[in-house]
Amino acid sequence: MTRRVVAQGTFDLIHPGHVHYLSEAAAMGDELHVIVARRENVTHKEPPVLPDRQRRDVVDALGVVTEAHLGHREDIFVPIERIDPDLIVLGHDQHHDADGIRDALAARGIECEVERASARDPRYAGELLSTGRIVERILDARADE
Ligand SMILES: Cc1cc2nc3c(=O)[nH]c(=O)nc-3n(C[C@H](O)[C@H](O)[C@H](O)COP(=O)(O)O)c2cc1C
Ligand SMILES: Nc1ncnc2c1ncn2[C@@H]1O[C@H](COP(=O)(O)OP(=O)(O)OP(=O)(O)O)[C@@H](O)[C@H]1O
Repeated sequence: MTRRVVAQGTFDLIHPGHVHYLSEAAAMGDELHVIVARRENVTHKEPPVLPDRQRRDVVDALGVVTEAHLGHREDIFVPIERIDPDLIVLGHDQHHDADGIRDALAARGIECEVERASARDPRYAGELLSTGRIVERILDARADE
């Protein structure tokens, strides 16, 4: 039987940290579906620079990704019900609480495991594994010109 895995995030300005997370999630099953957060739902940090569809299309083009889906505007469990995954992999630093998600899945009668991915640290000087820090570096570099 096909084991479907879901990963999710904002994915503005793709970097090797994203590639690490998505590769690890893909290796946990046969199909990797990625839910790309809607701009209006990214409330815990600066909003993404790039539009929803552009972020979805770039993630969708990655070799480890079976399909990227734009998230629902109001209810994050609507895409989950449609994709019907066997496993949801949370990012290493995502603010979502794994037990809270397990409870919400159980309340909706969705049978699905929840695990957390590992972090990937920089491997050489200057490598940036954070969209927020890439934006900061651009702003600093431009301000110095
Ligand atoms: C199980 C799960 C399902 C999600 N589904 C949606 C969704 O349907 N729509 C959406 O806009 N965001 C969705 N999200 C993404 C969250 O909104 C997202 O974690 C956050 O806004 C982006 O933050 P991050 O890039 O720091 O992880 C989902 C997150 C989780 C954990
Ligand atoms: N260095 C990394 N190692 C492993 N996973 C990562 C890394 N960077 C990001 N991710 C994961 O990729 C997913 C999407 O990340 P997100 O779009 O929030 O990017 P980000 O670069 O972490 O953002 P920001 O630094 O602006 O908060 C999240 O689940 C996050 O945990």
